[in-house]
Amino acid sequence: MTTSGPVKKDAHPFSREALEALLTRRFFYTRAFEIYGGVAGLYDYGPPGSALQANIIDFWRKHFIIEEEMLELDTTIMTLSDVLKTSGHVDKFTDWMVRDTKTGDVLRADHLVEGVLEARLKGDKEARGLKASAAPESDADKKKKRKKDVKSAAVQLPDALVAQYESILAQIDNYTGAQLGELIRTHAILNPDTGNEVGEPVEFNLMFESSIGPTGQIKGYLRPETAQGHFVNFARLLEFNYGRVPFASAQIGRSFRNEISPRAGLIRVREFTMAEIEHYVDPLNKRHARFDEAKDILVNLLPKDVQASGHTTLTKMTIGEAVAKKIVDNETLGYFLGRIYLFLTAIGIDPARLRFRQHMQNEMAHYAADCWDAEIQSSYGWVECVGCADRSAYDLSVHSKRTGQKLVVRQALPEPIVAERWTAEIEKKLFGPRFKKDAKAVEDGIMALDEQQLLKLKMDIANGPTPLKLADGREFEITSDLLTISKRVFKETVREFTPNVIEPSFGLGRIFYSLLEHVFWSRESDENRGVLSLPSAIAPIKALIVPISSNEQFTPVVRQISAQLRKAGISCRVDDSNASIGKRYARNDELGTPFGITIDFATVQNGTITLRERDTTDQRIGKIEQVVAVIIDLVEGTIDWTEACKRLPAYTGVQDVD
Ligand SMILES: Nc1ncnc2c1ncn2[C@@H]1O[C@H](COP(=O)(O)OP(=O)(O)OP(=O)(O)O)[C@@H](O)[C@H]1O
Repeated sequence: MTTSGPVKKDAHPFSREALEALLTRRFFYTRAFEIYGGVAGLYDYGPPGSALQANIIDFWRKHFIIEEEMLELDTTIMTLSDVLKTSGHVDKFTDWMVRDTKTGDVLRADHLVEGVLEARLKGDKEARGLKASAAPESDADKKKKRKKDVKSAAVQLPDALVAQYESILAQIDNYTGAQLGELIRTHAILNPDTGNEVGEPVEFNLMFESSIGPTGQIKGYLRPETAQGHFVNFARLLEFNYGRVPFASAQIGRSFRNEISPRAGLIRVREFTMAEIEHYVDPLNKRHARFDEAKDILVNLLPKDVQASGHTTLTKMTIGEAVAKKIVDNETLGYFLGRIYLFLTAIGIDPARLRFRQHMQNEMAHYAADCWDAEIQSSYGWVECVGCADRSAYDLSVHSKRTGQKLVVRQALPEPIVAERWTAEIEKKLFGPRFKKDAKAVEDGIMALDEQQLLKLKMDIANGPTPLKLADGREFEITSDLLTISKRVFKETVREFTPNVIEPSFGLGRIFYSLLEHVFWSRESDENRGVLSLPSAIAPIKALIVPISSNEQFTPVVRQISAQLRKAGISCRVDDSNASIGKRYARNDELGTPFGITIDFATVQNGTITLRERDTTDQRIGKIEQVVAVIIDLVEGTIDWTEACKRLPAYTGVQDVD
């Protein structure tokens, strides 16, 4: 029987267990090397999972790369250690870990604090919810419960402590190792799995180290992000873009992070697909030519000052207002927040469970001008799925300094600028004999000084020999006979600058999982009949073709319809198994297949087929060509189901139950 009236998607409370069972049953993804016992943080995607991921990527490419004319890259995963040393990853791409003092188990320190404090707050809420008539707990009972930090231990906390915990949690990404150690001691945080104490936090680098070539002399790492591949190719990208900014490069590919304690399924894994954009912009002009298209998008914001006050209240605001009020630093950053919002909601993320959280000052890298994370709420809480940072000129500057390659934009000035500047002129005849093989390095060291440093050197050498420290740490004595420092007049016709980089960085696995939570529900009639309401643009398979029986008469028409759909680029699947029609549809509801075509004897006689819509189970009827045309329009998004119903009359003849 077809459903009449509105579909109640919230008839049953969300169950992660039920969703996970569905995802495993239908082979969306599974633990890698499962038959060998699996490895934490590594997952394989099965047929529907692979197709869904491919469709999300395809949508991403259209939404960003094609729509914004970005320059696409595919750079190597194996990365030279020098590159990652320069970018700061070798020294700073670390998390803090603690060890269980008895078992030696390793835990990520911030996650430990977060998990335990959240569990205590949950326990506090439960305790406050209990009836006052309940017998009061003894201190010993409370201690016993606390000892294991049992997730649901209902222990009421003093109000001041609740406020303190909430404030710590609001800033959990913000602590140093020493501060996390202090929090662990102050709040008597134990390993919740064993009830044992943990040691002091120590730093752990998340990169997988490797070597390139048989001698092992060239050190490398599996990249922890795709971004460095963009920066090292900047000069070529700029040339490809006729030497002009703004422009963006984009790359989709695998990244690797040796996470301390992978948990929460696809949310924290050791190998994952990223899609990253590096948008290069003039630091003096961060306006965006298409800002008007994003300014009216209404988003949920969690600015840094709100978090600093220990709160998580969201502010609903348009991108235009957020930029005008300087809550978001500049138009380009705001534009990308808007585009990220449109992308995520178009693939099915619930806008009410999407927020942009601003990084707090000391959570942000020192060079970053502003940074916002798109966080999606799921049963794992609010999880960062896209980072969007204004990284200023940091990356290009450090690679340029390390390699000596100029990574700058040269822009002809409309009017030449005449300016006076302090400059140094080297006495070459004295320089060579004095410094010998180091002469060039010392000369470069002097030339690298800015005007203020030159002026200071001028005054210092006037008073006697002065040490000059080079970038590599060596020192050389400079005397006044070696150079002349004077003011000279320059006429500049070209402006040279290092562009700033605005970087939206997407973790596709986190988006993929959060999306599945957002689109999953169970039929009102039966909580075991799960449905994934994936938008047809990204559904793994768009149409299911179901012959009513295995009668051979249906074979030619099944082939004909499949061929027509394939020709239009629409993925379809034939289910001619012996299961009942209802069972076959239920199976495909679990795969998120939006449309079903039923072929019966009327098809053979009159050329009519029925079309079923997944969410409503509504069924319509029409000639094969009509129905196929409607499906093509639905999948391409040119019409919605209401429109489809105007083109095809209702059909009520086929039972849609087991
Ligand atoms: N271990 C991981 N597993 C899955 N996705 C990840 C992982 N680490 C990062 N990502 C994804 O890559 C995106 C960009 O990476 P970024 O370096 O900004 O993350 P991060 O701040 O290190 O994340 P987290 O703080 O959660 O470890 C994140 O928004 C997220 O979607």
